[in-house]
Amino acid sequence: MTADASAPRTQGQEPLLQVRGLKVHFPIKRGIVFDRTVGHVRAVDGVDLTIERGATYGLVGESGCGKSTLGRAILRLEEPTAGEVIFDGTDVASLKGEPLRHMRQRMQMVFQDPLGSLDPRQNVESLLSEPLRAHGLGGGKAGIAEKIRTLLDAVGLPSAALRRYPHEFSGGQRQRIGIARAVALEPDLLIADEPVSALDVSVQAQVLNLLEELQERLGLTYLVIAHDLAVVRHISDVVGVMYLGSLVEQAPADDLYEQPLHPYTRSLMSAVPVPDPVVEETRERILLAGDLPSPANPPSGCRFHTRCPWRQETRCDDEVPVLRELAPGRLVSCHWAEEIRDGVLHPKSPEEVAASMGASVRAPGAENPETDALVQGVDEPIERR
Ligand SMILES: Nc1ncnc2c1ncn2[C@@H]1O[C@H](COP(=O)(O)OP(=O)(O)OP(=O)(O)O)[C@@H](O)[C@H]1O
Repeated sequence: MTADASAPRTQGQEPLLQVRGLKVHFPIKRGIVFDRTVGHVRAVDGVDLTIERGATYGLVGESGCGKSTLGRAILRLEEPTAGEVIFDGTDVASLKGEPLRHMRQRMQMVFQDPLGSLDPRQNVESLLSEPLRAHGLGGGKAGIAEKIRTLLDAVGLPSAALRRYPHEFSGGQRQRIGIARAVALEPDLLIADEPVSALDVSVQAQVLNLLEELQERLGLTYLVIAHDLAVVRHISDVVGVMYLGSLVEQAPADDLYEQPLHPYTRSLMSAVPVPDPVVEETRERILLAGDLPSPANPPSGCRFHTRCPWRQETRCDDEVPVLRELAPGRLVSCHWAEEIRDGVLHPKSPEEVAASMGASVRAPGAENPETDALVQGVDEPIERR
C-alpha cells in the first residue's frame, strides 16, 4: 500500500482495470429438463469500479453478495449479462483467439482453497512448470527449472518442495504454491478470491505480507476479495463494499475505516473487534435485522432498507440511491449519508427495524414464490450454469 492511499500512483496513465455497469444474472430454470426460465439471480447488478496500476482494491461483503461472480466476470470466466470490462485500454469482450489467451495470461487468480485448485496428482515442479509450458514461457527445460527455483524462493518455499505433492504441505504453504503458480506467468492483475479465509489467523498475516512483497517486487495490481473487512484493511489502497450485487460504498482504505458512511459498512465495521480493551468496551455494535434477501428478488428502493437501522419511510423503500461522491474519492449510495455522518439521524435496534418493516416487509416468496423458493433451496434445485 502506498503512503498516501488516495494519491494516484500513475499520474497520466489510464487505470489498469475499468469495470462499467457490469451485470451478471444467472437464469433460474425449472421443469423436468430445466427448460423454463422462472427468474434470474442478480449476482452482480450494475457495478462500476476502477483499479489504478500497482494499486490494491479490496472488495468486501457478506457471503452471496456477488464478489466472486464479479471477479470471475472480470476474468471472463463468467459471461456478463451487460456492461464492460476494460483491461489496459481494451474491452475484454472484444477479444478472441490469441489476444484473449494473452489477456488471460495477464490476469491471474488466486483461490480460497489451494487444495481444491491444485491438482493433487502433480508435484510442485509440475504444477509450476505447467502454466509456463502452456504459454510458451520460461525458455527450454533449463530456463523453466531456473524460473521455478526463482518462483519458489520468491514465495518463501525451499527447493526441496519441488518433489512434493499438495497434500504434504500446510494450508499456508499450499497458498504460497497457489500464489507462485499465479505469478509464474508474470501477470499484471492478480484477483485473489478470499486468499486467506481458509487459513489460521496466525498464517493469514504471513500470506498477506507475501502478497504485498510480491506486489512491490513485481509491480502487480490486485483485486482482493474477502468477506472480512479486517483482512483487506492493511493491504488495500481503496476498499469497495458490496451488498446484494451492487457497490454501496467505495473509499480510500484509511478513510473508510476511520469513518464508514454507509449503514451497511458501519454494521460490518462494528463487527470487527478492537484490540484495545478500553476502545473495545465502548465500540459501536450495530446488529442487523433479518437475513440477506434473495438476489433473485431484491428489495425495492435501497436494497439494504429491509435491514437498515437508519431506514426512513418511504424514500428508502421506493427510491434507489445512486452511488454518489460525498468527498473526493468517497462514494456512497445512501440517501441519508450526510445525516448519518453528522449524527442527525439515530439508528433503530434490530427489533425496531423488524417492527417498523411490519406488514411492508415482504415475506420470502410473496412476490415471486417460484423464484424465492428455488433460491432458498426449499424446492427443486437450481440448475447451475
Ligand atoms: N453459476 C451460478 N448459477 C446460479 N447462481 C449462481 C451461480 N454462481 C453464483 N450464483 C449465485 O449468485 C449469488 C452471488 O454468488 P457469489 O459466489 O458471487 O457471492 P460471494 O459474495 O462471492 O459469496 P461467497 O463468498 O459465499 O462465494 C449467490 O446467490 C449465488 O448462489
